[in-house]
Amino acid sequence: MREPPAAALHAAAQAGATTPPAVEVLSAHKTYPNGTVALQPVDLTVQEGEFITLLGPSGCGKSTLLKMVAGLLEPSDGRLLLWRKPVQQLDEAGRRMAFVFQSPTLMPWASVATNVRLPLDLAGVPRAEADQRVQDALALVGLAKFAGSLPRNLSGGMQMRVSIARSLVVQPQLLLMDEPFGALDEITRHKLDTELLSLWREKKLTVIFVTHSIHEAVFLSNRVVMMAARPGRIVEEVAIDEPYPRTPDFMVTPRFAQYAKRLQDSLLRASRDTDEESVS
Ligand SMILES: Nc1ncnc2c1ncn2[C@@H]1O[C@H](COP(=O)(O)OP(=O)(O)OP(=O)(O)O)[C@@H](O)[C@H]1O
Repeated sequence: MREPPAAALHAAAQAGATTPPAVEVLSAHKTYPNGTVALQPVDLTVQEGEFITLLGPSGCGKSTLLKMVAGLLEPSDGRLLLWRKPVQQLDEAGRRMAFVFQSPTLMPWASVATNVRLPLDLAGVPRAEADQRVQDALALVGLAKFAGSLPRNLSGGMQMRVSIARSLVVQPQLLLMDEPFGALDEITRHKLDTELLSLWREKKLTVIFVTHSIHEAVFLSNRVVMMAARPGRIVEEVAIDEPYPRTPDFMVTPRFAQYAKRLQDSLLRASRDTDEESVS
């Protein structure tokens, strides 16, 4: 049973009735050429300025959904709208989005600044403007002093910050993040979660974030979208009705524990549904 997305309604009310949703997924589904039904028809609306998390067992279609929103994958049927326009019809400028993958995928031979400048070079942005934007993005992720460094001389967390700077340099309004901190240790991950929340608030971004971590989902999100697998589908939405800024103190409150328990139960149900589907 899906709950009314209270946080979405709240965000919409704050944004004003005239602001279109940032993302609308309308009965979109995906069957891969090999016949795998990765997603049943899915409906999802993300309001401008929302931070939502996709959570669910492995193979439930989180990445598939995110890539369809990004326009990197075509749905088999259904529609994906960004600010009310079909994603496939939007040019680079119209998309105003950036995608952050789990691996930072940096060019090892190039400096941090050159890595971050790459999307601007590809878009033909004049060098002076590009350099300024690179400097601003590196400052935002706390790496201003490392512009000339090579990726191999940075820690995993710093490399991920470079990847985030490279996504911010295009000045996105929508940030799509596929398990960006999944490979990092717990402390670094939490530090980056906190920094991401600051960026989200400062830049008024809309974020769709994929994770396997219940704690990360509760800490970050306005709303958690729970998915189940075989076939992938949305089974529940849980609003995390807690104020921001959220500090580490939030993680030791009874409220946090209640949200985590609720999501854990939901995830267990989603995993059980998945197992039952796969043996039927
Ligand atoms: N290119 C592809 N061709 C065929 N099947 C695919 C392809 N990509 C993904 N799948 C399948 O589609 C289903 C959904 O995959 P997807 O990667 O979207 O799930 P996920 O929830 O992101 O998984 P995980 O949590 O393990 O990253 C899985 O059964 C997967 O094996």
